[in-house]
Formats: sequence, structure tokens, C-alpha cells
Amino acid sequence: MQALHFGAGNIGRGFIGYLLNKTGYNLCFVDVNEEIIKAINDTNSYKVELLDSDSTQETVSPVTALNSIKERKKVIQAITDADLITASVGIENLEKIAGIIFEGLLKRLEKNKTKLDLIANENAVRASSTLKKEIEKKASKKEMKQICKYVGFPNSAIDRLALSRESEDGLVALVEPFYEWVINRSEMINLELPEIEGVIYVDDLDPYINRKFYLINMAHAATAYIGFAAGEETIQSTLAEPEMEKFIRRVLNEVKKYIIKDFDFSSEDIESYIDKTIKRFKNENISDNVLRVGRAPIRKLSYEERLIKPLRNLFELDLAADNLSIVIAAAFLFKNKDDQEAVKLNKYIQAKGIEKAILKFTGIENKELIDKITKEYYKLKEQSIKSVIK
Ligand SMILES: NC(=O)C1=CN([C@@H]2O[C@H](COP(=O)(O)OP(=O)(O)OC[C@H]3O[C@@H](n4cnc5c(N)ncnc54)[C@H](O)[C@@H]3O)[C@@H](O)[C@H]2O)C=CC1
Ligand SMILES: O=P(O)(O)OC[C@H]1O[C@](O)(CO)[C@@H](O)[C@@H]1O
Repeated sequence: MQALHFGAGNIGRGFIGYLLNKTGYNLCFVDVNEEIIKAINDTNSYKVELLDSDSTQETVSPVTALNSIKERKKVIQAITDADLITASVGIENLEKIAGIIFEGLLKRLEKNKTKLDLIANENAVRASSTLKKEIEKKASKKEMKQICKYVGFPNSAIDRLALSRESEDGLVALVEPFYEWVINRSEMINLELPEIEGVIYVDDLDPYINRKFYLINMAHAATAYIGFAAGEETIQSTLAEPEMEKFIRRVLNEVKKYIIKDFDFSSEDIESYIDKTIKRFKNENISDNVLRVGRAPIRKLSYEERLIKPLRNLFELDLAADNLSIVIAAAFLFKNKDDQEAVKLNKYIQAKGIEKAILKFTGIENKELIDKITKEYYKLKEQSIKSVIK
């Protein structure tokens, strides 16, 4: 069995590639980072280290890697031969891989009319559907009809903290022991392959992806923005402060109300999910920089994303979101000169002011909500974070 995975980053190597290899796939990565590609091809392997107290290491082998720019033809050939295609390149990069995948699928349909699933595993709701839409933009109606006959785009939810560390053995993928990869079986087109080891197959992904994205990813981003405002370097040092942990729990307790309402989870289930989440974030074997977790604030502040959608939903339900509003204000104060989105956001605020920035980047038009975030923004500028969150 051949699997082709786009994105040999933290999640690609530490999570998706790791499980595909365990399932027995011959795995080939596609990336644009020549250093990672070379490192994988030099040894046809890479290392994964568990973020547990023993730092357990495993070698994933055999694997190969291709460069999607320099080795376009080989990638297209690999698409025609693959039994499964997966991706984790970042939601913003799906449009960039859509072209080569489209070309590969057309070539595949000429000679290989077997069914194929294509799964985009990103921190987003319905990432595979997004990839499908990007491919659709490039295809004629007839081509897309043909693609849809043979290619499925099942959506998924992925949950595992994955980092990397340079070592004498090259780039080691660091992953927490916990993981959850949920795939919507009802959207799959090829049900003949063996199940991927460790994957949970469901017919309704909505509860899983919503719980994961709007609780875990929301709270992780919230900790990063609040931690940054407090001058903390890591998620772990931020949550080591009892007031900070209490605050993040208050934010989670606001958001959980609509998750329970919309997705039929019991209050007890969500409470233990929250406890587990905080415990995972505090894992003392990880040192996770707030700049990494808070990365790409423009994406994270957009209309359907982890911070803004919960705020809109709580507002519509007439439920309090005072703590979440502070988090959103803090996200507008996030700075990192190496993060293009943070730089762009800050420049915009300087030029046009916070109110216009809220309107532009969050898409929120409701005056009451804009005023609320604006008020918290100025409070955070004038007072210490600890006095704002107390
Ligand atoms: N790191 C984590 O703990 C988690 C990450 N995620 C999600 O997984 C996805 C990947 O995240 P990470 O692995 O952390 O990011 P990463 O930055 O470590 O890896 C992304 C990889 O995609 C490659 N890439 C970018 N554009 C490409 C293109 N056009 N063609 C081929 N390769 C391309 C990059 O070179 C990089 O190697 C993101 O959507 C993220 O939100 C989800 C859960 C946990
Ligand atoms: O690209 P994003 O959305 O920041 O995703 C990566 C983040 O998702 C998480 O899995 C959970 O929040 C983090 O480990 C990681 O910082």
C-alpha cells in the first residue's frame, strides 16, 4: 500500500506519517522544505520521540520524500500510484497544493480508475472539503464530475501536540503520548483499505471537530495570547501561574455552554475533557513557546475560527463571554516580528485603529461586540494582564 502525505512537518512526521507507517503503508512525503526532504531521504527514516518522562524514541522507516517544486513530475506520478493521500500543510497552504494534486488526479484518471480518498488534516472545520473546493477552482465541470466519481474527500479531526527538535540524528519529531485522529467514514469513497491504526472512524464528525477546535484549539491560542501579554515565554510557564490557569478555565467554561447545547455532550463529559486538556497543556515534558502556539493571529481571529465563532455563538444565545472577549483583545496585542500575520495586524491597527481592525479581521459587525473587545483592548494596554483577568 502506498501513501502520499503532503507536509513533512511536526504533524506530518510525528502523527499522520507515524500511524500510516504503523498500518503498513509505504510512505512518501511531499514538501517544499529541502532540508527536511534531504534528511528523510538520507536515511529513509526519521525519529519520533514521545514527550513522556522516558523520552521514548521510535524510528519510522521506510520513508521517502519528494520536493513538490523541483520534482513535480515524480509527485504527479506518485499521485497516480497512491492508495491514500493525506495532507497537513496548514489550512492556508491547501490552495498551494491543490494545483499539483489536480494535475496528478487528472493523470491518474487516464490510467488508474481506482477509488482514492484524500484527507486534509488541519486545525480547521472541514479541511478536506476546503481542499476539494480549491481543486474545483482549477477544474472544468466535466473534470470535477470525473474526479468526484473516483475521489473522496473525507473530513477529519486531529489532536496531538507535535513539535520538533534538532539533534545529532537530524530533526526529531516530538509528540505527546495522547492522540486522537477521527475520520468521517461516511465521506470515504474507498472502504477496501485496512483501517488506519489508532484512527476513530465515525459517521458524524461535527461533535468531534467542534469540541476539539472550539475548546482545545481555542484554549491553547487563548493561553498563548494571555501568556504573551503577561511576558511569559511558554504555555507551561503561563499555566503554572494559578490566576492564569483559573482564567483559562473560565474562558473554557464560557465556551463549553454552547458546545454542550449544540452537540449533545453531557456537562460531565465536557468537564472531564476540559480537565484533560489543561493537563495536556501543562505537560512538564513539553516547553511550548507562546509565539508558536499564537502563530498566525489573523487566521485565528477570522470569522469561523476558534476565537470568533464561539464569541458570536455565545452572543446569539445571550450567554456571557466576558473572559473570551479579553482573550480576543489580547490576540490583537500579540506581536512577533517573525510572524507575517502578527506584523500585518499590528501595522493595520497602528494605521487605522483597533475598531476598524476588529471589523476587518474578525468580520464581526455587531457594535456591542466590537465595543466590548475595544474596551478590553484599551484596558490591556493600560493595565497589567493580571489586574484585567482577576
Ligand atoms: N503541531 C501541532 O501540535 C498541531 C498542528 N495541527 C495542524 O496541522 C497542520 C500542520 O501543522 P504543523 O505540522 O505543526 O506545521 P509545520 O509547519 O511543522 O508543517 C507544515 C509542513 O508543510 C510544508 N508545506 C507548506 N506548504 C507546502 C506546500 N505548498 N507543499 C508541500 N508542503 C508544504 C512545510 O514545509 C512544513 O514542513 C496545521 O494545519 C496545524 O494547524 C493540528 C494539531 C496539532
Ligand atoms: O496552526 P495552528 O492552528 O496554530 O495549530 C497548531 C496548534 O494546534 C494545537 O494542536 C492545539 O492547539 C497546538 O499544538 C498547536 O500549537
